Amino acid sequence: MGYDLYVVTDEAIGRGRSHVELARLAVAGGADVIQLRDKTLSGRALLDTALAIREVTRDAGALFIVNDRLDVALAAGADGVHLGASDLPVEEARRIAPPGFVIGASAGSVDAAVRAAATGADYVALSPTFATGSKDDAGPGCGLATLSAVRAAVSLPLVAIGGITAANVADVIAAGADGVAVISAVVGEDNVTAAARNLRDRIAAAKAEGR
Ligand SMILES: Cc1ncc(COP(=O)(O)OP(=O)(O)O)c(N)n1
Ligand SMILES: Cc1nc(C(=O)O)sc1CCOP(=O)(O)O
Ligand SMILES: [Mg+2]
Repeated sequence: MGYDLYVVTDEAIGRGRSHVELARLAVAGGADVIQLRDKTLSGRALLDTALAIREVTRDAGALFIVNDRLDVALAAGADGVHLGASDLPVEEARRIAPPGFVIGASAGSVDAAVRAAATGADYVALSPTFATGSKDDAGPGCGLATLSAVRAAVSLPLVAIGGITAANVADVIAAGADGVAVISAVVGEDNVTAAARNLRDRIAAAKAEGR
């Protein structure tokens, strides 16, 4: 299971399309991972959306991750959850989750990435890699040098998130990322499927170049 192209759904950026529609369009363009991220929905509404996305990702052979909400992820039969500094600690989620459940962790530094790995994360996301307008409290970008330093320090799958575009994705892969997580570059585009396919092709080309 790869993390090459990790698409985070966002209805505020998705040009009027629903989370489920965005997920369907993104997996049609080759997205390997879909994350449902919505801070506005009730638990019940988030579960209903997650159950629908679960069907889309299962049919497409993509991984399904729920942001923040371990309870909703487990109830929906999602493949995993993504946790940041203000969410459940990774080790607590690991204690509750079934074997094989994917727990992703945000990390804004090498130390945070090492801690995430030590406490049982399955992947680490360098957050944010570049400045982004898609998350209000994201802070300044960590940059490619930090990405390479995290790569050298952590053997887990490493995802870069924040300000990733078709223009910079090759540099992000060359700096050591195994994959990229995006909102605007795919979900914010008129043609989601074409944007996903273009990013995925650029990731594959950058990886081939690095071999
Ligand atoms: C793949 C991925 N990386 C980072 C984040 C950010 O998570 P977090 O720091 O918990 O912030 P919120 O997204 O919950 O606002 C993410 N969601 N996904
Ligand atoms: C969901 C999220 N988390 C981030 C973090 O830094 O933790 S940045 C981000 C949004 C990324 O959106 P875009 O691809 O449009 O920059
Ligand atoms: Mg969170």
